Amino acid sequence: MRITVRDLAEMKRSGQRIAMVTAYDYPLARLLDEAGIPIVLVGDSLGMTALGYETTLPVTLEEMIHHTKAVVRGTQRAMVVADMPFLTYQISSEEAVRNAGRLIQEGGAQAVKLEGGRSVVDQVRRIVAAGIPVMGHLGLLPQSVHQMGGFRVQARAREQIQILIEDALLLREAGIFSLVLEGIPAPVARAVTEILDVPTIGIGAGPHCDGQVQVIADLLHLLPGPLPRHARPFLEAGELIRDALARYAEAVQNGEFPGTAESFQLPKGFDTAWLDDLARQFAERARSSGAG
Ligand SMILES: Nc1nc(=O)c2c([nH]1)NC[C@@H]1CN(c3ccc(C(=O)N[C@@H](CCC(=O)O)C(=O)O)cc3)CN21
Ligand SMILES: CC(C)C(=O)C(=O)O
Ligand SMILES: [Mg+2]
Repeated sequence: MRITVRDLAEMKRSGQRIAMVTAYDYPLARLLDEAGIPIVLVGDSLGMTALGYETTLPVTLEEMIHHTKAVVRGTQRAMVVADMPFLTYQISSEEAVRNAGRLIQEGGAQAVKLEGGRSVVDQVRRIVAAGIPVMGHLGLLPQSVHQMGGFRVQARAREQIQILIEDALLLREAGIFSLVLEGIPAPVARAVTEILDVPTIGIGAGPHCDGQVQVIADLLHLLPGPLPRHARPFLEAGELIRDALARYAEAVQNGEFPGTAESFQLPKGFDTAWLDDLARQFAERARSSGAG
């Protein structure tokens, strides 16, 4: 049985912190599941970390479904949450329910996540009414990157803080089972965490949230270049992988790979002289036809 929304509520109640990590494919989903990560998020960050776009905006519902299927196949225990991509829930509640439903029905996710507060509460209510658990997402909203003028910390002034707390309560009234808080000051996240009766999951939101979420490429430092300030590399996988691949290239170049252990032999007693003779005949034929 997978982790359920009820298990997560119980974790908040008993003060057990919740670790969530993104995954976009089968091998990393398996590793996260085996490591005991209770929530795996198929984030639309896949656009930036797996597909090479500069923002999350180009990611489509079809792409999210495709990657969600792989992550679901790689997990047994974790709850799989799928991000609703840009433009799949903003237009109408009808579209929002249909698209959330596809992530559940075709993708196999157990819940969906979408960005925003008051502007999406009607959609949240309708998706929840269809029986689909919804995770909210407030603060730094990557799908609004152009409006925010970049990936900037939010809710630093009184008016913004008040709006964020109101939005958190509106989302909760609409039925969210959990809330991602991204890129906000730690004391603001602490206040929301105290006010809400469902788990908050922070990223760049300080240590007082009920859980934390990180992007897998940041946790493992897979991509070159600086990490966002909120991230900590728990492994230098990029370096390790680059070094391993350079050793492979070197081993191929100097003829050391493949060795005997990685090669296959003919059955014992096979007449190898026959094969040598066959090769000689074909080589001769190729020469005389002018193809060699
Ligand atoms: N690799 C990766 N990690 C993430 O956490 C992440 C993604 N991609 N893509 C989707 C969103 C976008 N996010 C981001 C991306 C960049 C910053 C960043 O560069 N922040 C600045 C601070 C901004 C400020 O000054 O307010 C930094 O220096 O870390 C933050 C969040 C979070 N998500
Ligand atoms: C950063 C997390 C919360 C996310 O939405 C994503 O990975 O897309
Ligand atoms: Mg996202």
